[in-house]
Amino acid sequence: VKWNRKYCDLFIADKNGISITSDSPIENGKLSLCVQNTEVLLTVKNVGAEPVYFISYTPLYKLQYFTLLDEHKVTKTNPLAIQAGDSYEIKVDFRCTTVGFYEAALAFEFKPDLQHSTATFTIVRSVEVHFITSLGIELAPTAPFRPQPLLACASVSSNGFCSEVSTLPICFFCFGSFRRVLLESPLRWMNYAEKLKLLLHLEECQMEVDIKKYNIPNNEREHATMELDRNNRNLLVLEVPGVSENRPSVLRGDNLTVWPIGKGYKKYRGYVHNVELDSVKLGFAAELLNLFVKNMKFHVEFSFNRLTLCVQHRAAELAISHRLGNVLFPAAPANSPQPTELFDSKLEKNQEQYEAVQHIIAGSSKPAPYLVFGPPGTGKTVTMVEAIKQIEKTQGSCRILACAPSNSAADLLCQKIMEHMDKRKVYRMYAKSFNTTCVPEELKACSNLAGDYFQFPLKEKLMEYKIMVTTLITAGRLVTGGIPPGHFTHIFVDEAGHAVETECLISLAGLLCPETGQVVLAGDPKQLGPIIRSTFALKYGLGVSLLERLMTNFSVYQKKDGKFNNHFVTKLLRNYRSHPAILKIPNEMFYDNELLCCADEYLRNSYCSWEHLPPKGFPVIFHAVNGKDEREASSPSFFNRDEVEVLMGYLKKVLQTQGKKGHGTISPKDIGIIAPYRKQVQKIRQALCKVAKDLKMDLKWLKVGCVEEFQGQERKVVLVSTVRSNPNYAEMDKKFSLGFVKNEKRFNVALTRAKALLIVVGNPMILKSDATWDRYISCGLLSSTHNTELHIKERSETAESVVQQHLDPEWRNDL
Ligand SMILES: Nc1ncnc2c1ncn2[C@@H]1O[C@H](COP(=O)(O)OP(=O)(O)OP(=O)(O)O)[C@@H](O)[C@H]1O
Repeated sequence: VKWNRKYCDLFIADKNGISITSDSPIENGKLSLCVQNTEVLLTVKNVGAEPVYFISYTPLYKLQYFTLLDEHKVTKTNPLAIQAGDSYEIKVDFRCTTVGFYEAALAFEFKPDLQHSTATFTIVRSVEVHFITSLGIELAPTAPFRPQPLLACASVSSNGFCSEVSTLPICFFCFGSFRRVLLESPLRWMNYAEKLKLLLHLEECQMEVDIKKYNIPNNEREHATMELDRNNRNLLVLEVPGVSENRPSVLRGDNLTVWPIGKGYKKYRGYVHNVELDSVKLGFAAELLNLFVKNMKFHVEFSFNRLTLCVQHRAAELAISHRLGNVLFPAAPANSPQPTELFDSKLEKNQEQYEAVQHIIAGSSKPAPYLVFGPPGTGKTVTMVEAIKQIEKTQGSCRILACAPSNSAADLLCQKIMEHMDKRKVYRMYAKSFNTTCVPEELKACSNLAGDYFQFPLKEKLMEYKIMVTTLITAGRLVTGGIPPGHFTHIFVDEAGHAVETECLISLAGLLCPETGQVVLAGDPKQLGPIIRSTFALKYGLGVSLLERLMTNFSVYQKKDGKFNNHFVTKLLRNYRSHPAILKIPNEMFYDNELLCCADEYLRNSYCSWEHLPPKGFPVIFHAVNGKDEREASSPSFFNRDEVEVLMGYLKKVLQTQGKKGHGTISPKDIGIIAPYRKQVQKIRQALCKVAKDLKMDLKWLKVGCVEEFQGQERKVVLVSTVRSNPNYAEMDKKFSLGFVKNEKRFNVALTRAKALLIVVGNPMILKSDATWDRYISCGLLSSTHNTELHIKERSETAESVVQQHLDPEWRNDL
């Protein structure tokens, strides 16, 4: 039977004087309820003039959580005559323990004439129950979602024009065809700075368009009001819903402009002192504070901080003036290294890691960067860290700069460097905009944290440290601060595949002496790449990291006779992080099964006999939840309360079973929760506060974050929420490179962080529309049928129309 709307309408229509209703409204044949546990009455009413015989009611597919009851116990052999004007009730009882959406499709069959005709007619009703707990109710949308309409010009078009062009710092569009030729030509040393700067301008142009959406007035708000800060009467508090989700992105130290309505056009610049959940605290000139009265109405203009772009422009220019051509476009012979004894003795047993360390110490790739690449958990970071320690030990006059694109990756790098190292030799320098409360305890003493702000020591003081750790952007401060080129003898960049080339350049240009300095880049091009807003900049190459460009374009980094030249590059393939079950699919899908599982057996098996693991020995759970992806207020970010509830259920189980039945103890810092959208991260954090209270535990160091924050990280137990449950949004995810669906790199990073237990919560019906997830889930179904490996905890009911579902039995079998 091929389903179509007309056919469906035919099934749900009341007919021959019989109607089926309920106390709650039924729309298009469907009764929708949001409940904890419930009982629903469906009323069959005869509003015609003749009696009608009720002969049966049948669920159209197997009901798991619904029970149907009626007093007469109607069946074909026990029909019930419903006289004209009479009605009859059927009780639908719903009992369940797992949150999500559940549907029951019921077909009611009637006969107008019991004696003389065999003709029957059917009416279909469906009951959809959103089963939720008190936690889910707490996490409900704070306000209905009201999308912010896009401005007329929401993106820069392919000819590079947009209505905001005149606001660009350099109007490069005037040069039309010349610029197009430049964009379309490959990146070479001859056009290096010029092309990268042009791409950065395109990116900036898109950022300008994006941030203007938030200016007030907009379609949401006609004006803004501010309040005096309770603790500091010199500050004004402006409500900015969404600021904690980076919409708009406002950081401590940024500026925004306000002007009071009806008081002329004088604009006042506000300095951001603090960013709170939904507001920012601003410092203004005394003139505005003197003028300020309660309920004063303002217009607000947001602007993004150009600093990060400026330092990238500068880096592109410095790359030329400091003659980094041989570093960025390498071709060089090799020297032979001498063997050394390592700090981290486990690396000695791994030939590739050991040799990589030797070559880095010997500087055998110089002036070309040394590359360390390979799949997740293969020890790229620890190899880099070992090389740093060896250089520090053996080369008295060395000065090392170790960088990563994000603060979390830079923190991890620093934490690993600090093991076996005199703490006084290491300095972790944070940007002034970083949240001081997020500095890990063990890094506080060796960082620029000074109470509740960051200080910036004099250049001479900074130059005394042997090892400096910063993010790539903050490395720009070292250039600005006048640290001379060549001061750093070695520059290491971890997670280099995640950085835009110009971002990576910040740590090199102006600091590296190309004749003597050694650059080492580590990363995995199959994990997250650079984050680019402008589709135009992406099209012309800004999405390719320096690591990826070097690996793809230069013969020194490519295999010759089936082997890499380990004087220049090392590919690591032994995974020391995860249980083989966790690696199975990513290994097959992204790494041609080359990845070898070498993680410590005791640690990786520590959850293999966990009581909540249905097939023991395979520590991966895919828990199907038929939830709902929702949005609230003006935030375009998604969340899924049903998945949060399921996640919290597992989290409690993990925390409550520790120390029992042979499980070791687990501390919150050994657990990570990953979600693809910021709103879901926020909701999970909100739910964690409740769990912490219930369990009387401090969960502050349990890391919850987007995938980007987990790149490079690992945890003993990882929980992943995929959020998506509506098929219409999946296409949007693909287009804008959001979420997990249709985004292989994000999938790969999220699913390779766990050491001993991975729990994925999601809607398989949606995820299966993506080839990568389909393989992941199908493999699970397949192996669970064979009673091995991946286990699908619970099959979800379909999110599609139930009527569609029961009309096509073959389609249903496919689920
Ligand atoms: N030779 C080794 N022997 C034992 N354990 C190792 C070895 N090399 C690395 N490890 C361990 O493997 C885990 C992963 O290492 P690391 O974080 O350096 O991997 P990575 O390749 O940088 O991962 P990602 O791609 O996720 O950033 C760490 O716990 C590390 O201590």
